Amino acid sequence: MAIKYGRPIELRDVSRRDSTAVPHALDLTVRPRRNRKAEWARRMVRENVLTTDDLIWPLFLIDGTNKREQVASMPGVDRLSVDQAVREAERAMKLTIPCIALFPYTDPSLRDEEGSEATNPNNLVCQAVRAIKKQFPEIGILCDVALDPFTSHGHDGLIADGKILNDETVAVLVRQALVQAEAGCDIIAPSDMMDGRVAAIREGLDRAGLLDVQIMAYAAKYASAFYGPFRDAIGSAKTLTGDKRTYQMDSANSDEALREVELDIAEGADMVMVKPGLPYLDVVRRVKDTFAMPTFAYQVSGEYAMIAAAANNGWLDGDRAMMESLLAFKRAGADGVLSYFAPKAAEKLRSQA
Ligand SMILES: NCC(=O)CCC(=O)O
Ligand SMILES: [Mg+2]
Repeated sequence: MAIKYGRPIELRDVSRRDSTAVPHALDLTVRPRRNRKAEWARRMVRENVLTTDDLIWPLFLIDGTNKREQVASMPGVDRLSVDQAVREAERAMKLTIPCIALFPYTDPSLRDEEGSEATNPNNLVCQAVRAIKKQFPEIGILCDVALDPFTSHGHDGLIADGKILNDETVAVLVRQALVQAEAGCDIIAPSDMMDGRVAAIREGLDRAGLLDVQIMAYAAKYASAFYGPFRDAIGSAKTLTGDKRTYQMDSANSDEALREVELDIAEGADMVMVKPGLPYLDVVRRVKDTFAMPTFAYQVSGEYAMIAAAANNGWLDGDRAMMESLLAFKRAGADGVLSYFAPKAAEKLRSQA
């Protein structure tokens, strides 16, 4: 008997019984609502779950001590001085969030054309990594590799004659990755979308004996309007000249995402990422089905801001929208999500447990 969606299709149209016991009952063999009749029944057939293990929490850093500065376009998200970041790392640990990600707001006086501060072994990110690892060695730390927080023009790479240079940029990114890894970073996450950077960074790490440092490649990163609030947070919104379409992907493409991911895996990526998140869940699913690699999605600042702003206006239930959006990543096949909702979602998950 041919089976489709769990039922013999030959029986689909067979009239089967008189349901005289219930007046007006439709003659239905299959009633999908039975499995939804109560919370215990829904739990029993639930296909995907979100846990705190699925969350990576991005934190913004700023120079100073005992400082927290609100990011205006990301209600509920602050820039943190290193001591405050250490406290949030402790909070992450208590919430059993496995990993945090660090992004610096670089003082404008330290930004230049080449993004030299990126390779300073004592820059804000490296300071934070050392301080957090000293107190909480068990929490995972991910560091972004790209030049945009450090360049005066806001681009992820070096520029000559208005063009983003690929190979010259890769050489700088390797040095950036090395200072972060030497500081104690566990996962190097290149987000720049230069060609060949994963191979170069892997080689650099291996030569330095940093064999256990993982690479999570922002493999399919799209040129997206949803990064706006992030650029406010790291202070590159005003300085960015032009757009990033010569290196980040065209949002019309998904076959190309598979080619990008395949290259990064071949070059040594331990984990791959799709970014942004919700508008690209189809890409997450294709990547997971094609490569069966640890696959992550970045629910980016604009996605966060949309939900937070609507919730603050009373236009939707913020907590439910947050949990539904995070679960969507699991349903699409993601192994985890970088999300500014991480601490709030973890608190909610733990209060339900
Ligand atoms: N490389 C990290 C990002 O660009 C984050 C973007 C966002 O959250 O909008
Ligand atoms: Mg690539």
